[in-house]
Amino acid sequence: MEDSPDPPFEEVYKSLFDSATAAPELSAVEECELPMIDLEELNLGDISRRACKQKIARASREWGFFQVINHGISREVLEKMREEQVKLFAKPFSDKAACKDSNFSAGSYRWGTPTATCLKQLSWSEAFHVSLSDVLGSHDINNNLRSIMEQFAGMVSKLCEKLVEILGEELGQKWEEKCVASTCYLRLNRYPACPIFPEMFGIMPHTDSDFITVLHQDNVGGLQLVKDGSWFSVKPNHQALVINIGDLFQAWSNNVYKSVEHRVVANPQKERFSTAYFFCPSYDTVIASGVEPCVYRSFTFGEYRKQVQEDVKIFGHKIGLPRFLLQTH
Ligand SMILES: O=C(O)CCC(=O)C(=O)O
Ligand SMILES: [Fe+2]
Repeated sequence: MEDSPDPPFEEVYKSLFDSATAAPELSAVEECELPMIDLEELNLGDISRRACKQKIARASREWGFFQVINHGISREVLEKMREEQVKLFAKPFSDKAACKDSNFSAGSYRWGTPTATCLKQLSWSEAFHVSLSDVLGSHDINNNLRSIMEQFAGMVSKLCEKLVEILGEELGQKWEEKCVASTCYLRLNRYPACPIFPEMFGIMPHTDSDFITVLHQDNVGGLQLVKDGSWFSVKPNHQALVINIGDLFQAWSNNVYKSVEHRVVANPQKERFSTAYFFCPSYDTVIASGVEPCVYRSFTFGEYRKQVQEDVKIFGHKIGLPRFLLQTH
């Protein structure tokens, strides 16, 4: 037990389990396949390129989510990244909690939901939050995990830049800011199997507070998203990367591209791994749409982030973009 990798969910959240009369119930969800985009089409003739860009823009408007293949991140890098992530999470819980790994600063490791007052608010997962400036800045630490994170982040970052440029072009707006390593971050997620309650959240419903997110998941499944007012579960495809629009991109596009609510449901039998890359601009970047009438007042990323942190502290959850709506009357 001492060396178990699993966080002590049942012990620490015992009172929540004891007082729960029934598992949190989720309404029946249908499975969906995300729009699939083959990025190789960008390298073919003008007609294919045009059509591919339109598909990306359409998926961002209608789904806020899509998946890509031929994305430029080699299978070797994805496999190596996963391998190192699995090794990292296989360490005893106490080592992870103490952030014993030299790659991670104190507080990088998080699990569960410290503020949960009922089972519905508990996230059955553990994660390492890694700031890219830490990864890139730690050249004295040379090991497999650090070097694969660096490679992975470098490639994914290029992919994000390409997607943001295309989506800006389709909008008729130019994204001048380069997103920067000092604010981008990686989240390495593990969702242990949850045999005691079916339908436990692995991650509570949320939108991402960044510009654009790239997710690499395994074949277990569990990611769900809202489409046309209902929850759908995403059919996993571990060859593809899942892309989703974050809050900042929704604001910058004046609500054209959608930052859609999503969540993860834990699996009763199988553990699940995912890696999320959050593409963010520098804190002083002003997020303002060039389109009139503006839905949101302009704000900096730093301001947005601070507001989210304050709201989480006060209300236990983020309020997000509605905080920045311009009053029209
Ligand atoms: O693990 C997943 O599929 C989603 C993770 C996620 O939504 C996040 O880390 O923000
Ligand atoms: Fe997310």
